[in-house]
Amino acid sequence: MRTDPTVVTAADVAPEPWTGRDDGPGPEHLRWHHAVGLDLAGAASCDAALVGFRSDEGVRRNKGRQGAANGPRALRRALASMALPSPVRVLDSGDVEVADGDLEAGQHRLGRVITPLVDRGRPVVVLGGGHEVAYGSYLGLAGSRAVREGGRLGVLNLDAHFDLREDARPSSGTPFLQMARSEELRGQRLNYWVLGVSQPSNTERLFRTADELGVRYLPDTECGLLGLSRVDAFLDTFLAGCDVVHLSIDLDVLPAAVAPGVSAPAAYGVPMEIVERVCTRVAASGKLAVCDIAELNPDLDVDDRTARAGARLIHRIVTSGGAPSRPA
Ligand SMILES: N=CN[C@@H](CCC(=O)O)C(=O)O
Ligand SMILES: [Mn+2]
Ligand SMILES: [Mn+2]
Repeated sequence: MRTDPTVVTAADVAPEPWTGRDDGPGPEHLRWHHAVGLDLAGAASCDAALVGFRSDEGVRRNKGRQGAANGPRALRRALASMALPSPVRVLDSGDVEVADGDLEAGQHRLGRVITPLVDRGRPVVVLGGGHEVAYGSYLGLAGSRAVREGGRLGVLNLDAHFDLREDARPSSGTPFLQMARSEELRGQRLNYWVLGVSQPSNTERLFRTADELGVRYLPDTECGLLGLSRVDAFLDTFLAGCDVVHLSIDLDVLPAAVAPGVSAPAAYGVPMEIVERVCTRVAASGKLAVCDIAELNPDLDVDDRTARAGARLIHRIVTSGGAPSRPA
C-alpha cells in the first residue's frame, strides 16, 4: 500500500509559531525560525520534519530524574535563533503528549505521526522526551514504506547506556530490547549498534544481553579524539550494512560539562567533536530516516547548555543532508 506523501497525521498538540532574533531580510540573515513552517499540507516539500514527544513516564518508571517532558520546548527555543548557512525548509508537526502515564499509547501515537513523515523520504527529527521516545520512533519506522519494502534497518544509539533492560514495563531503559523483540516477531534480528557505552553505567547483565543480541558497541573510552579512526571504521561498517538508519541520540552520551541537563550525566562522555562528526556523517549518507534527541531535562540544565548541544546536533543533521555551503 502506498501512502500519499501529502497526507500526514496531526500530533496531539498543534505547533506554535517560531520566533527569534531577526537581523533583517534575505538569505544572509537566515535563522531557523525563518525556515520553520507549521502547515502540514506543505510536508511534501520540506527538507526535514520535527515532531516532539512530551514524555516523562519512561524516566519515572526507570527511577530517573523527571523533567524530560519539557525537552521539545527547550530544543525548539535553542534552535530558533541559530543561523542557517543556506535556505532549508523544515516542518514542525507539533507534539505527541504522554497523558495519564499511558506511555504505550503515546509511543503508538508517535509512530502513527512518524510513518507518513518518513514516507516523504526526508529525515524526521524527534524531540524527546525520555529515551522511551526511541521505541515510538521505531514503530513509525517499522511502518514506513522503506522498511516494509525490505530496506535493511540499522539502529545507531549514541548513549552511555545500552537501554536493554528486561523490565516488566516499558521505560526509558528498555526501548532497544523492545525493538529487538519486535524485530524477532517479524523474523529479523535487530541490527543495533551503540557508540559511547560507559562500563560503570551498565551492569554485566546488560553487557550479556547485548552480547546475546549480537549488539555492536564502542565504549566511551575508545571514542575520544585519539580514537577517531576507530569511530570512523565503526561508522563505516554500520552504514555499509543498512539502507535505512534510525539514529538515536541520548544526550547523556556527552560529558556532563556539555550536557548537565539529563537524568544521568556522564562522568566521562564522548566529546562533542566526535558526536557531531558521527551525526554529520550519518546525515550525509542519505540513509537517515529518523533521529531522536532524547533525555533533555530543562529543569536540570545549566545556561541551556544541554538544549544548545542538542539543538546544534539537530542543526548539523538538517544542514548535512546535502552539500553544506560552509565548512562543518
Ligand atoms: N535512558 C536511560 N537509561 C539508563 C539510566 C541509568 C540511570 O538512571 O542511572 C539505564 O536505564 O541504564
Ligand atoms: Mn543514557
Ligand atoms: Mn538512553
